Amino acid sequence: MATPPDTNAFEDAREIEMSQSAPETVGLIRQQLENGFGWLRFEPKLEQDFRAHNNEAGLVNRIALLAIALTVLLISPLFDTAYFGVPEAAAWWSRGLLIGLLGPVIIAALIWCACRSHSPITEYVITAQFAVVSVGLLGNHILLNRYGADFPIEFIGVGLVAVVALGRVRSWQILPVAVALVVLTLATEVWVVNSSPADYYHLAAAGVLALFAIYLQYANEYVLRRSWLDRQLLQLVARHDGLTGLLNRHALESALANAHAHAVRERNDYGLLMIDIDQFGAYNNHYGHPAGDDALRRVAAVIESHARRPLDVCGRYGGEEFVAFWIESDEHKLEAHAEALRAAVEQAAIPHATSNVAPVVTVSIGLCYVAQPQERDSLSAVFASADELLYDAKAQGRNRVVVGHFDRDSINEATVRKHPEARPATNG
Ligand SMILES: Nc1nc2c(ncn2[C@@H]2O[C@H](COP(=O)(O)OP(=O)(O)OP(=O)(O)O)[C@@H](O)[C@H]2O)c(=O)[nH]1
Repeated sequence: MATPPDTNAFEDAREIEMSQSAPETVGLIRQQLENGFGWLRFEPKLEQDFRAHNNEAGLVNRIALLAIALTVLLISPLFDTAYFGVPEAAAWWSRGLLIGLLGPVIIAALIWCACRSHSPITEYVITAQFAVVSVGLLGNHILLNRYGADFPIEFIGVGLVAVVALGRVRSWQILPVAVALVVLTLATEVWVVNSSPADYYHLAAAGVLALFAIYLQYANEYVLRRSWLDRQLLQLVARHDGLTGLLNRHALESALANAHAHAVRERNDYGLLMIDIDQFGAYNNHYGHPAGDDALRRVAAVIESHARRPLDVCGRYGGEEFVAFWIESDEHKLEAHAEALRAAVEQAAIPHATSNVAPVVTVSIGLCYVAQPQERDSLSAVFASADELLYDAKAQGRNRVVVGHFDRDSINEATVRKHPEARPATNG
């Protein structure tokens, strides 16, 4: 019989919810690691998750990057006449272009990143603003060249390195822009600025930085992808039961704590179900443990198929015991859903020749309905109630659902909790 969980463990829970189809995801990740990802692309489902993660994880970096770019732009007038030999006549045009035109582009990208970090097009916004700013810098280079001043274009290369290293923009997106900029810079130097071969230093420097950036980006994204896959795998394996793929005890307790706290906050009625396979000891004795494992997997699949709504939680509590948590304000619907789950296990028709309940594997369910959950309701008390109801279901002959209301005023965890020995004898 279940031991009511430690409430403190629930209160400390901060883990994120993971998909409940863990075995498939683990399989997908293993397959991806085996197949490799030299082209920096995962299979569609993983790719979508990786992009969402990448977008979110890059938020702080992007804001820092844009803030630095803006600062450099704003302080550039301090140096143009003094250090770059820009004549006064040209300086105001140059400042107008840099601060008046490129500044707002960077500010707009900064605001976008700060407010829309989750948007799938944030990476494109960064790439686009980089392209616009780079073309602006090239324009400034041409403008000042007309006045005989030498404004460095290496900033474009430096910017590219910064964007790929910090901006978390994916390779295949920035690559065309980087190549186009290298070509544009070359054309500008040769045909527009009419640089002498001695000035090709600028071009060489920009080109080398661009090549470096492209390589850096590839290596950087490869490592990001690899560590993301490893982390996902580790998290899934750590949080899910290896046999059934449902949440394991630890993760289940965290998820239930979150679900309970959410229900209290939103005043959502909910039901907590303790589900126990009937006479499973006898099943194991008769069919052997490997068959027992298989039966556990099949029952778990049925339970999971009945906990598919976004706020539903289910997991393996231990042995042949499972727990589910469903938000539902209509008690009758809740009971009907639990009854459907019980019937679905029976209809799975897993033969159980030694059961004196039915010729197939069945489950008993204790369903505790919690109306208007309150701060003072402890989850372990709700657990104890559900456990008591499960005990009643077993005592009444098994293969049934016993429903009860959570009575917060009379609940006494010490007396409500039943010990395994108190169960009626089984033939298992
Ligand atoms: N095959 C297999 N069996 C397990 C696993 N975990 C627990 N069990 C078995 O589940 C059985 C639980 O038996 P009991 O607690 O006596 O309960 P029961 O026989 O189902 O009887 P009732 O619950 O009273 O109907 C034991 O025989 C355990 O060995 C598992 O991972 N694999």
